[in-house]
Amino acid sequence: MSQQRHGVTPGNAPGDRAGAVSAFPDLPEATIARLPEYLRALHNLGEGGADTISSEGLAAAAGVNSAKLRKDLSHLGSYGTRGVGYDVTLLIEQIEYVLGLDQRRAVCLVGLGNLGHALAGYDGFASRGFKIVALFDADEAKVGEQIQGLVVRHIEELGRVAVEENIAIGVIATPARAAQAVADVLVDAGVTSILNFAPCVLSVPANVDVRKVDLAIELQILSFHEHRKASLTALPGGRSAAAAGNQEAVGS
Ligand SMILES: NC(=O)c1ccc[n+]([C@@H]2O[C@H](COP(=O)([O-])OP(=O)(O)OC[C@H]3O[C@@H](n4cnc5c(N)ncnc54)[C@H](O)[C@@H]3O)[C@@H](O)[C@H]2O)c1
Repeated sequence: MSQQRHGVTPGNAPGDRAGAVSAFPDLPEATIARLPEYLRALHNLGEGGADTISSEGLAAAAGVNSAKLRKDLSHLGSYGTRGVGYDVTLLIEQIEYVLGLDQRRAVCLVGLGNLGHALAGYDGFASRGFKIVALFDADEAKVGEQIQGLVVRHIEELGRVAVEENIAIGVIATPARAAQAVADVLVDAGVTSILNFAPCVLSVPANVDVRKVDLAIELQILSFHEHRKASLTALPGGRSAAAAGNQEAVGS
């Protein structure tokens, strides 16, 4: 019988061993991207009263296939127990540890326009390990405005406040033309992770991680799939399979 093994936990991370240089397994990017999905599913399962969960059950709850899930979790050294599955609490702890969510990370938001207001007003980040601690804008008319208990400050204060508040992650929600300058200020203030909503590529030093969110790109990818599905059902001559079926029915 295979035993549940948790290879990377706060107590036994490889980095805790003498001589080890890194506390982290070398995880594929795609695995890292799925870990938050597993975590969300595990929290829901835990809140529903589940103590253990099979790989199939967790895969279904996370919307991935179970072979992929087992492979992902094996990268963390977690194999579950045959016939029992994964211990929900342990797996939550392990994923949170690997994602660094056992430490709450301070986030600042730059650009309090339409998008920035929506992000600043969303209260769901805190329960997932992030606290927005400061808001910045360049528009004097917005400086001083209160959103969810935070006062919008002038962008010129960012450097000082980022250091004071120990800001780890900066979110950019300014127009694209301002984003690079904002990124430069964040980097100068020691911020090494940036989430960029502006539709542009940022130039940053190698030690800074940038993630980009672009809903238009997601829609364009869905548009490709719509296009592909339509072309799969299309027949030579430009007729769709459905239309051809109708014509045949009429002719028969
Ligand atoms: N990723 C996505 O899916 C997505 C969706 C919507 C919008 N966006 C992008 O997000 C950004 C914001 O969109 P929006 O609709 O909220 O725009 P907006 O014009 O309503 O707001 C932009 C805000 O940035 C501020 N700003 C401008 N220059 C600044 C600077 N140098 N420093 C600090 N603040 C500055 C402005 O004063 C304004 O408050 C845009 O780049 C837009 O293209 C992305």
